[in-house]
Amino acid sequence: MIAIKNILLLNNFEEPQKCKKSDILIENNLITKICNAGDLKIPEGATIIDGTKKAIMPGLINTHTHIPMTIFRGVADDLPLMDWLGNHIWPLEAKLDEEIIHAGTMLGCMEMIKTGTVAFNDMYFFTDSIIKAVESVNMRCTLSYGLIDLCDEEKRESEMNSQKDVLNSLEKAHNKNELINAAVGPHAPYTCSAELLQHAHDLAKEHNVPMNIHMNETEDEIKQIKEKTGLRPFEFLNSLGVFDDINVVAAHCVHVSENEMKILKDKNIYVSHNPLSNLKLGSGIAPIPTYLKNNINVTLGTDGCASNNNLNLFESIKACATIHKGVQQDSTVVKVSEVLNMATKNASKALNYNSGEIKEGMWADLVILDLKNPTLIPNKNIVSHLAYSFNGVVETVIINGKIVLEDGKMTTMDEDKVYEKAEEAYLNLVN
Ligand SMILES: C[C@H]1O[C@@H](n2cnc3c(O)ncnc32)[C@H](O)[C@@H]1O
Ligand SMILES: [Zn+2]
Repeated sequence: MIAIKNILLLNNFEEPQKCKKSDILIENNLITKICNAGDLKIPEGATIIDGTKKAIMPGLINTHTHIPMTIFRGVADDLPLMDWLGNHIWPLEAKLDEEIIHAGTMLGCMEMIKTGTVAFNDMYFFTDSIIKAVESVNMRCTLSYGLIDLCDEEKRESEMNSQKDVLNSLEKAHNKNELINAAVGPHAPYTCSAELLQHAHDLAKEHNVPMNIHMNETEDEIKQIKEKTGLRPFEFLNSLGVFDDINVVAAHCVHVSENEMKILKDKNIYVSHNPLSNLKLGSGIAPIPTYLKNNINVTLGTDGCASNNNLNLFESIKACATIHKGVQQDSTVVKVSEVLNMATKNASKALNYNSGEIKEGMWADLVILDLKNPTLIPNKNIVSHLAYSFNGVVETVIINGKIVLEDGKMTTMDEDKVYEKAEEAYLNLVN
């Protein structure tokens, strides 16, 4: 049980003036009571957190990551997507092993938690090793295996077998630990055959899990799919039934036609906007104001550490809140509340979570900020600071009712050991 006393509750991004000092009770993994500051009767045995000069917000949810890629930080800068992937990243990924993946995941979880992220939606390889790391950290995640067959029949068969094993592992892990959730992850229309995409869809539907896929990241890939099928990527996948009756998290969606926009809306697809990765790889800028105008669900992601190069979602929040104003030459588009909702409650909906807001009955996935932080002063307009000025350094993080970061220190890992293992893993990868 955790009782948080006298804390500024950032639970209303639309009406920040209504955010007020409150007491909060957490029992097991849930927020069970929220009341005016001073009104909470503290149950015996509760861990008490004094919230004076502190604020509490819903933990951030990163809807597009490749978490073990923290080990790739800085290895292939300043390249366009296809060159970056084909000539640099994939050759290195051929050298991955369980230890590198474990080390990268531990480092990624630490970075995310220390910058206020409580959950992430991932696509990668060596899923068992990721599960092992995430379980030890006590972080919430939705994991998918990145399916790629490059239209090769033999590869397709082996990918389908791997996918079956991974889903089994994930379901077993979920039964043991509710923080681990499964998804299916066909990598992209340009790396998956129609058969593999349909197979992934059928599995997602059968197992009632989301699909995680890269869509319309660059003009080049769209041209490729158009030449092959006569259709744009969203049109092609829609014709295959890939978006039917499942939750789809489509990463990037940078270049989308009007007809594709209609598919996004009709099929209730969740966009994972990754502004910093799109800028760094020179892919373009997604039409977020148009998505918002059309009531398309937008969430936020960082992408992996070879294209961002960090996992600090507050940086993506600021990028999202500013870039589109510049592109449109209109400072009224993408408002603070809209972008903060993308990183919290919209993401929660996309992944079928019970978090992203601070309400009684919701999961206790919460972040406490020390208001004695230069980027949060003056201590007025804190909700605005979250979008425009905060450096992302958080004080305490609670995931599923458990304190995983306390006064800036991880409680679930030996930080020095994680740094050491990550350095070792990097050398094994590049040498
Ligand atoms: C899972 C695979 O996805 C690769 N990847 C990482 N970032 C991107 C991106 O922005 N677009 C396409 N593919 C990406 C990763 O290296 C794995 O191979
Ligand atoms: Zn990606």
